[in-house]
Amino acid sequence: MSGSGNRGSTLELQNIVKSYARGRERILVLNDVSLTVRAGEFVSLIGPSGSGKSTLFRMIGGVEKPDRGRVLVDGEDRTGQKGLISYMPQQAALFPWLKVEDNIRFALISTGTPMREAKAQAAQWLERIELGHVAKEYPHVLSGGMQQRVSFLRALLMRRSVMCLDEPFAALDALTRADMQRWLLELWEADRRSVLFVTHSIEEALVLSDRIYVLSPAPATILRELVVPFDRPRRPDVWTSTEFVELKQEVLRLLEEGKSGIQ
Ligand SMILES: Nc1ncnc2c1ncn2[C@@H]1O[C@H](COP(=O)(O)OP(=O)(O)OP(=O)(O)O)[C@@H](O)[C@H]1O
Repeated sequence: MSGSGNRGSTLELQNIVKSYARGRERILVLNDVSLTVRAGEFVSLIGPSGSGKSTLFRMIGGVEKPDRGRVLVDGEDRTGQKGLISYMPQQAALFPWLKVEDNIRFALISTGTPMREAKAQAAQWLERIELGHVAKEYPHVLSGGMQQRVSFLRALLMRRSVMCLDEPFAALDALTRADMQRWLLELWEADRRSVLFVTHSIEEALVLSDRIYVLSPAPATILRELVVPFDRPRRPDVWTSTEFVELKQEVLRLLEEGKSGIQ
């Protein structure tokens, strides 16, 4: 079966500034953040806890507006507009009252696939991600890893310009997490959608991404943009190479320097 047929769009964040009121004060959370995800690119955002990554996703998703700055999709100003991205949160957000196959059908129908076709396509996709055997189960019966696979598939099939994945594997154990990374890479490499991926794991960012943005602690600024030079498809043992270890150390150093305010 072919991919979902949409390689995605270019997302640009230009000089995003966001602050919140806390009591009488205003707390600056995002301080002039600019980044780009090109069509078909996998970009990770890595930063300390509380640095403003989820806030940035709310700006991209149009749920909130920045104080300053713009969100562009394929060069058009879409600041404050909803419905541009598909969003996959840390915990799978599936409809608990719908069977797994209906969760997938719902995503297909909501993006215009006719009902009859959606049924067949949902079945095909679930086979492709090796979950055909749980198609008729309700989500709570599935393991955490399985639920995240269904959740990712749903985000993929929403056919939005950009997929934003917010620490999707954080709640999984180390083995399941490594399996999920391999699985995600395989599926993504066949389909090449534009992805913005938030993670706390440097290894995860290096294994998956074309580029990585390192964020400072709040108020967040981009400390560095790194190009990940490994060929695609990524080799499963990519993390054993000297280059990988060196890049990991560089990101660690940046995060450490960010913490102590050295830039
Ligand atoms: N609506 C809001 N009102 C006030 N402060 C907020 C609001 N939303 C976020 N903040 C503050 O902005 C900062 C960044 O929060 P955010 O959740 O974006 O960080 P994060 O990088 O996603 O954190 P984590 O990695 O722990 O999930 C925090 O200090 C938080 O308290």
